[in-house]
Amino acid sequence: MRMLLIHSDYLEYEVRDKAIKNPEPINEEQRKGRLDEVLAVFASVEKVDEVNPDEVVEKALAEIKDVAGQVKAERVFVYPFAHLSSDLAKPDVALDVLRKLEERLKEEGFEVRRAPFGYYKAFRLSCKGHPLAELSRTVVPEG
Ligand SMILES: Nc1ncnc2c1ncn2[C@@H]1O[C@H](COS(=O)(=O)NC(=O)[C@@H](N)CO)[C@@H](O)[C@H]1O
Repeated sequence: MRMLLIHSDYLEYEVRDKAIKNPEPINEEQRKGRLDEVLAVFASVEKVDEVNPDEVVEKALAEIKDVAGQVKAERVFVYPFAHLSSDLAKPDVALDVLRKLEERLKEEGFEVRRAPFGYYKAFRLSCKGHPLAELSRTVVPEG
């Protein structure tokens, strides 16, 4: 999984059209979302992650906790993003990984939102611009 982590004043999104045949079912309130003072995590789940999705969730969780601790972020926005990798996992595996990551982050005490999966979305982001505000991490399962 490849992640782009942006420490932000806010991240807000609004769902537009479907981007895949069967996007994640969403209700009306999930069509828009916003978090302030947030660590935005743009995540591309990769084909290699299909070997052991649970392991890659735990590794991604560890990286996010590390960065959140450094920038003192208590909120995390998990944002499905298919543009950080040229070797994407298939949508059902990717959605499962991102749902599990969201749940594990909540278990660790973060306030978490996850943007809907499989849709084109408009989004606005305000990066804080400090030295640790823009980071990337790549995690892969050992096997
Ligand atoms: N492996 C993945 N990791 C993260 N998000 C994904 C992944 N696969 C699909 N998505 C989700 O599905 C949306 C569309 O994915 S996409 O690869 O860009 N596009 C498509 O799959 C179709 N447009 C056919 O190419 C992404 O915006 C994201 O919300």
